[in-house]
Amino acid sequence: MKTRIKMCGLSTREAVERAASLGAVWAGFIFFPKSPRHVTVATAADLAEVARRAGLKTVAVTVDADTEQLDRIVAEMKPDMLQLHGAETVAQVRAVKARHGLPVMKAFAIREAADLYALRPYVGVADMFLFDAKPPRGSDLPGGNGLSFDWRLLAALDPGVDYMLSGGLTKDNVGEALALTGAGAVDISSGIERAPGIKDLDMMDGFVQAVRTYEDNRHATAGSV
Ligand SMILES: O=C(O)c1ccccc1NCC(=O)[C@H](O)[C@H](O)COP(=O)(O)O
Repeated sequence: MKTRIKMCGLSTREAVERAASLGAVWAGFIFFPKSPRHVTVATAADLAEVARRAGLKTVAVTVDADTEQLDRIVAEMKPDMLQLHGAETVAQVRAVKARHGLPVMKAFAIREAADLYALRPYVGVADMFLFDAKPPRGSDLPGGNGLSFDWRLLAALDPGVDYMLSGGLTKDNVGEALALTGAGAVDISSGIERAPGIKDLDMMDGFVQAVRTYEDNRHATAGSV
């Protein structure tokens, strides 16, 4: 099966259209004012419309958002999925799902094996998980830091858990990340930027090409005797 790709932190029509033409599955929009990728709800609503028309699913990325903020995002942007990238509890995930009737992807920051225990109570509640690196000390950003974690830690994961691998992926390391984890979905932001918050269309091309090259090589190896 083809690796599903989420391109996150999109903020221009060009980047959304390129993500679609490259066959990405999801376009992510960041609602976090301290992020260089932050978009207003109005901008996200416009870009989400472009994304939908181009066949992308849209993801609203929020960090400990309150009910009022989520209501507004859902009403105006009409996302296909909500990514909760803060310290949202299981009860909050359940409440968000019930209120909005949308799939929820819960993000977890991973540095050591014990960090994976935190997701246990969310299994069966969140629809999907996103594994990212822990932010560096002093960072204002819970995500989008361009940092990887030790992908081998995911070997301990229950194979039934549907997740996206993220954190510091680039065209140069995504093949190794996929080989080590067997992830079915990857998420990228900094690795397709020429400066914080500025997506680079050539880097977007390069990333998708690297994923597809990895898949072609894997199939070729599997087919050889
Ligand atoms: O990207 C941000 O600025 C951001 C800010 C606040 C919360 C989440 C954020 N990003 C969420 C994502 O899904 C990123 O794509 C993910 O963290 C990977 O980012 P990167 O390491 O830059 O590829």
